[in-house]
Amino acid sequence: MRCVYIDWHRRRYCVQVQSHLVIRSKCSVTMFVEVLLFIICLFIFAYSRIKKIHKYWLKKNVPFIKPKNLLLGNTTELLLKGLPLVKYHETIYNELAPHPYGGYFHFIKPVFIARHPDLVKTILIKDFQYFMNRGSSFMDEREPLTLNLFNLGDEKWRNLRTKITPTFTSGKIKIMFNLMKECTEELTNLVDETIKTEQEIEIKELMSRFTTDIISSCVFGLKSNTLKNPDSIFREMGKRIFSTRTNRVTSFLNSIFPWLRRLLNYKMIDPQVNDFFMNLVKDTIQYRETNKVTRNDFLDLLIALRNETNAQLNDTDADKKFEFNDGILTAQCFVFFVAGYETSSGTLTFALFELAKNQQIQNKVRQEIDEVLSQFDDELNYESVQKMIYLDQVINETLRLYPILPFLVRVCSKTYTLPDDDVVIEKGTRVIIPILGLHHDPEYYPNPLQFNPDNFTKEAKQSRPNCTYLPFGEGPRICIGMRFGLLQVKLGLAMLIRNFTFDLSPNLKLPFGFKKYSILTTADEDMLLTCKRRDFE
Ligand code: HEM
Repeated sequence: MRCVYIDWHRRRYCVQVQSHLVIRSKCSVTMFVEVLLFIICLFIFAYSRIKKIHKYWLKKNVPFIKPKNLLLGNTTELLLKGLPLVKYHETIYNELAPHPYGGYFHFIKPVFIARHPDLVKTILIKDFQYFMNRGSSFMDEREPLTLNLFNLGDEKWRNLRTKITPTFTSGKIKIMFNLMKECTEELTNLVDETIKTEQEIEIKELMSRFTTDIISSCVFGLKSNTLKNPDSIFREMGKRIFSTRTNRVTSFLNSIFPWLRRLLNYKMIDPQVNDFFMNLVKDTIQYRETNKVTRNDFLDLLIALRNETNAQLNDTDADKKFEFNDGILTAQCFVFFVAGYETSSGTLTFALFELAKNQQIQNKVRQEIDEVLSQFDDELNYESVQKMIYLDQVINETLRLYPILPFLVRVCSKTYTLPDDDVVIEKGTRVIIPILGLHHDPEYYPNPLQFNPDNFTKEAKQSRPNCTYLPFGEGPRICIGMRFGLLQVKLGLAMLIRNFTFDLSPNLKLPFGFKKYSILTTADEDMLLTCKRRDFE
């Protein structure tokens, strides 16, 4: 009986298990079908959404480049065919000719691009209030260093820009001239030393070390000694900031999924870079305040500005919206360092390359430098550098051929109707000003790929429309460090061309390309030049 019961119990149990399994397997099939259907629906929904987005410019009657890939939009050349980022907008500019403006798709985002110089002028200057911001996705409230002049927008930017502008007057920059000159003399000594033993010089790295020294001295009042020591901590930080791997990941995440970057807590700034600059500025301020040290550099000017602004805040409460605390101060020092050294070293590198390639032009610049210096007792000072007009033309032409920032970004902050047109640019649309496209357009520069400083004689400049030369941007958001940057480039070139002659090294690989994912125009090859001391006898 017991056995029967057990058997019966077992059978019942087996039947139960079997039927449970059947039910379960039926369940999982149904679930699988449901999930599959759900995924298919999701795909169909996403596909039709993206297809609808692809009609965005068509509906607005804006000429546009058809997206070549459903998800990548017009970025296929960039991501799949090796087009360097700096050339991306130039390609779009050329494809959209002869239209004054057009549209394209950055992944699945519709982007507006202004081609005609009149429209560029309207966006950057005349109707600036609609296009005040860069819409910088590089800004993150949790990272104080990102709250800098380049990234900030709206009233915060306006307030800060008004406060900081007096820091960059010619008078203040003139005071920093001697700090710059010290570094330039060290550069000359280093080149002298190097050519005793080396056949050629890699000019890109050398120029980065030179401008790192200048910027560290003029911003933080510190000798970074990067010319003497290529592994200095400032150079290491500079390299980390522009590390293309970090930039690639953050730029990619930011350009399509800024929320994902935040969610993953992916930092905009390398934590080591962050800690280095935060501590550096904190300690330097403390040292200066304790020891009553002044140095007439940017840090001094920013400390004075902080004290003045905060005193006003206490006295009148009128400026409550804007508190200039140490975090804000450090963020500005940081952006001066970032924006100041790689831009100028790039300009110096391309200028030296073109001068080495074009010996006639090099001789002409040298002749001018000699003539001007003979009027100033052979002294390279602030006044003598200002008199070097042809050198100016050489630098302008370098920045035309190789604008270090090859495009500008603005974001439309209020719905805007194009002048003399019924095209509406919606709030939030990203607007591109393709600097490289304009600089290489034969309509404005005949033989655009040829290095020709005569493109910048007074007459040549007057013959071109406004906004066809934009290496520093234009309008209220124009580069605040333009005078400073130009001065350090001019001083460095004057000193080098005066004392040395430059030639292309036989080991230089030509033609060179540009670093693939860099947002700054940077050659992807070593810039090898041969260099000889000039004989003054
Ligand atoms: C050859 C050297 C330089 C070049 C080619 C250059 C280029 C530029 C460009 C194209 C912009 C964007 C302008 C716009 O959107 O309209 C910019 C902005 C800026 N630059 Fe420079 N720059 C140079 C040197 C410097 C230096 C030396 C500093 C600081 C010491 C500096 C600080 C800045 C800052 C803070 C901004 C943001 C301005 C704002 O949004 O209000 N730059 N620069």
